[in-house]
Amino acid sequence: MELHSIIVNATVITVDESNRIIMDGAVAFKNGVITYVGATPEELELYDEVIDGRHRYVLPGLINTHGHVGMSLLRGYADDLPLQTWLKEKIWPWEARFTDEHVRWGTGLSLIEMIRTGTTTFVDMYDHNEAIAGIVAPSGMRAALCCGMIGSGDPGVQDRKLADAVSFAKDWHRQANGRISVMLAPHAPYTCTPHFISQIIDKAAQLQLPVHTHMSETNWEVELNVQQYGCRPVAHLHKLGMFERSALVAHAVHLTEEEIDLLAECNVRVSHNVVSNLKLASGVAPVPQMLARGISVSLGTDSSVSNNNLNLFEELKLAAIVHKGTTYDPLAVPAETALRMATRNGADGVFQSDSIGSIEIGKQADLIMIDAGKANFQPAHNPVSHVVYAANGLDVTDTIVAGKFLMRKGELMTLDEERMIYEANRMVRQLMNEDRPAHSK
Ligand SMILES: CSC[C@H]1O[C@@H](n2cnc3c(O)ncnc32)[C@H](O)[C@@H]1O
Ligand SMILES: [Zn+2]
Repeated sequence: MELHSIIVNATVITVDESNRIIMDGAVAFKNGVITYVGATPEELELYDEVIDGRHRYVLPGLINTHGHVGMSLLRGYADDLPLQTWLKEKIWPWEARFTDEHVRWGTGLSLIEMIRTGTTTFVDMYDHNEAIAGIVAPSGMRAALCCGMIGSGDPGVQDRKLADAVSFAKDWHRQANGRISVMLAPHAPYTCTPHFISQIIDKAAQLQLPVHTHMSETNWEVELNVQQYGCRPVAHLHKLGMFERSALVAHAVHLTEEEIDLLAECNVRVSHNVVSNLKLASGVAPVPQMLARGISVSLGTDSSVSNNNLNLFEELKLAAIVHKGTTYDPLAVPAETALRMATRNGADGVFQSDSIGSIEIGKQADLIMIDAGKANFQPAHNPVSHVVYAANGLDVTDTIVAGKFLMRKGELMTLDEERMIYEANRMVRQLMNEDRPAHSK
């Protein structure tokens, strides 16, 4: 039986139906689940542990709905390039050499960054998923992991990749006390044959798993899809049955009005990766239009090679401001909406909206605490404004998943930061000292 804990005298930002802010508020949790949200009670004897929340904002943990945690070893290695050159000339040649060990330590770096900046749940698409799950489980984070499947040639390779993804799903779906779930993920319409995508979708239906993919990220992709298949990526994936599954698509930058209608009709979730899309010069997704049609748009960082960090507070601010700039409408994405995208909509994106994404009784105790006493939060006019426009992620003091502290008062509780940094740098030295792949010489 775990402690019954309560955070008291905090500013609680619930992001529930009524978007309540409770001044001098409290949140209690036991066995990983929230048991109380409201004013700080006078009687605290009921609780085993009373946590001082003075000068703290308490929020639901942030949810990062698209990334590639194993890629952190390549941070800073490939900047200022468009997506296709970036992938083909820089990223894929190195990834081809990655072993489980490289991915394990790259993942370690990523998890530390996310925990330190208040992310409690993330969606990831990569290779070497056993190594990823093997470190996510003890880290205490919540994750939806996908084996990213690329298959445009040899059917034998496609069969092997799908078999590996299915075996990973069988081993890891709903594991680590339910913190790890699995989705099936064709990488993108331009890297998978239609037949392979159909096979993946059929398998997802059979195993009752959601699907995840990159979609309509660049103009190049849309034009290629039209040339190859006579339709744009949205129609292509729709015809292949992808949207009959629970589907989360990353990017959705290049969309027509009709495509937005179709995504809304099919209840497709969208992960908005604003920093990555800007850095790779892919464009700006039509987020206000998607939100207006009721699409659940959440936030993703993509990898720390196209971002170049995993600090979701940067996405939060940029998602709130970039669309004001492109539409000349200051209400295009209001602060409350951006916060909802980073929390409740994120919970939709990982298909767990009943259990995470807000601070409500019965939901998982996935919480973060922010030091509201810092200069950048003064004066205290509006906590939501401060979290969206003034926070920088490094103000997070505590990160809690399922009632367990992964970071407490700035100290990491589950991962050895020094070791992760050492091992990640050792991996990179080892990779770079071997012969470089032909493309990157
Ligand atoms: C096969 S595992 C996933 C695969 O995706 C690559 N990737 C990383 N960022 C992006 C992006 O923005 N668009 C498309 N593909 C991306 C990553 O390098 C892995 O190879
Ligand atoms: Zn991606």
